[in-house]
Amino acid sequence: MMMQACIREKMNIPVVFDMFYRKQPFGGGYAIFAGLSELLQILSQFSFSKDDIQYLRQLGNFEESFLNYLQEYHFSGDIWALTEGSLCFPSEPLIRIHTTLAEAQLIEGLVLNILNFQTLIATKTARMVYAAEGGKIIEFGLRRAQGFSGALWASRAAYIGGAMATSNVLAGKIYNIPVTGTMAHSWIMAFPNEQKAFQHYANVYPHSLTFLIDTYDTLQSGLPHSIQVAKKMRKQKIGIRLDSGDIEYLSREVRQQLNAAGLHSATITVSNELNEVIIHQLVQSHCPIDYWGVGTNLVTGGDSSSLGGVYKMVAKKINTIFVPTMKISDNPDKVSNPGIKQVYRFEDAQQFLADYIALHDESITPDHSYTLYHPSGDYRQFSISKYTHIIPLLSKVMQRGEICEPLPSLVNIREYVQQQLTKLDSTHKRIINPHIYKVSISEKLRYLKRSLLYHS
Ligand SMILES: Nc1ncnc2c1ncn2[C@@H]1O[C@H](COP(=O)(O)OP(=O)(O)OP(=O)(O)O)[C@@H](O)[C@H]1O
Ligand SMILES: O=P(O)(O)OC[C@H]1O[C@H](OP(=O)(O)OP(=O)(O)O)[C@H](O)[C@@H]1O
Ligand SMILES: O=C(O)c1cccnc1
Repeated sequence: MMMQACIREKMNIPVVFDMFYRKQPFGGGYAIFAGLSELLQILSQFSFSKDDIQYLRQLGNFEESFLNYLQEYHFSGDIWALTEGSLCFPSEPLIRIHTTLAEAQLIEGLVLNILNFQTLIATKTARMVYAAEGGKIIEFGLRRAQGFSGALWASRAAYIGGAMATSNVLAGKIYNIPVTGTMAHSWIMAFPNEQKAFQHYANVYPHSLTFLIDTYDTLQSGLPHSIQVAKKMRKQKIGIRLDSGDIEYLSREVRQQLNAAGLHSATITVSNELNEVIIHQLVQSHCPIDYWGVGTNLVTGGDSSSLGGVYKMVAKKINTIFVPTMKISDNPDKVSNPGIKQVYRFEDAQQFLADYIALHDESITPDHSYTLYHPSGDYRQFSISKYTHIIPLLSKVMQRGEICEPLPSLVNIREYVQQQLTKLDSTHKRIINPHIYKVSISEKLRYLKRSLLYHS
């Protein structure tokens, strides 16, 4: 509807839109930007089929001239974005879209749908990976995910965030993610007894033997049966999965009994409504757990079920120049940052120091100290002089609807996330109540924001 109105009323002017979010999910200290490659692929092929046009026609709201226009339509905007897998923070433009008003409005839902969800899930996973301190996270979410594409995108984002594998085989096929799985309760229940079920499983998968041990009695039945079958098969490297009961108590008991049986290289996997706080607590208590199978809380976001990223117009072209625009709200937190902007990251050799949002035509060079102002425009400010690099974070990824550079592989994005995280101070990575990483604005942006606020 908006698109037709823009075109008919000659309002299809050049504009610039930013996508950003206001609040860190999960009460955390950072987010992982994810979903970009998928968005770019979809936009580069965005068009309307004959069938689509026919559907729109029968809605009765669209004129033939507009439907003819759609028939020829291809996305033709320019996009600037963070590298997929970047650490990101509230208020920062994650992507900046230069296009026409009609096109910017057409893609709003798509941009937010993809980037909000994948960023949320990549972030949730990174938190779990951090809490696991070297233990491995396996994504077990298909059965609990929000719909079919929600499950696929969650698997992709979880892999980017650091999960080692997924149990969703279709996601493995589509995205080339390692797939893995253990044993179902129904397999065990289908046999006359647990021992037989374990033995038959071992016949089929002698090299990938993870026994699910809680179907009848974890310590009295499941564990001794696993040990018996392992010994009979002369297997040292088995796995045990705990799916109920007190994980702290049971993991210690299981480890001790496996060791006593000489199965020192056996691994322990746990599952059952895990989240990063539970993982953190169990790891801090030194529970001997190697793998964490996580479903619901990983693929849905659990306590924060949406990122809340928004998409706002920041500039419009009047005659020959781009004029900054700003959303002014009754709620000061909802006042947007106007103008075409770049985000810079101040770093030293070890770590990220602070982020700085400036107007795109400011000259930000690493040869003097900078005053960094709080985005809210209040008294808060500090100056920064001890840094080694200032890195511009937004780069051009799409030109006139075409992807500029070959898209990175998922493995490369995943590695980039871990590289980035090593540069974030551990105080910002704390699972609960992290130290707030500073995001600030330049003096020119602050001045522009104030002038638009006071002269509106
Ligand atoms: N996002 C921001 N942009 C610019 N200045 C800020 C921002 N947040 C805080 N400040 C200013 O930075 C200084 C330190 O702020 P504050 O004590 O809140 O941060 P901190 O992270 O707890 O401390 P520190 O910077 O010593 O680690 C204060 O002068 C404050 O006004
Ligand atoms: O993190 P989660 O959401 O718990 O996802 C993983 C869970 O999914 C499976 O359980 P299943 O659906 O078979 O239910 P049950 O084990 O509770 O019976 C599996 O046995 C884990 O317990
Ligand atoms: O393979 C498993 O053990 C598995 C997969 C999905 C969900 N729960 C468990």
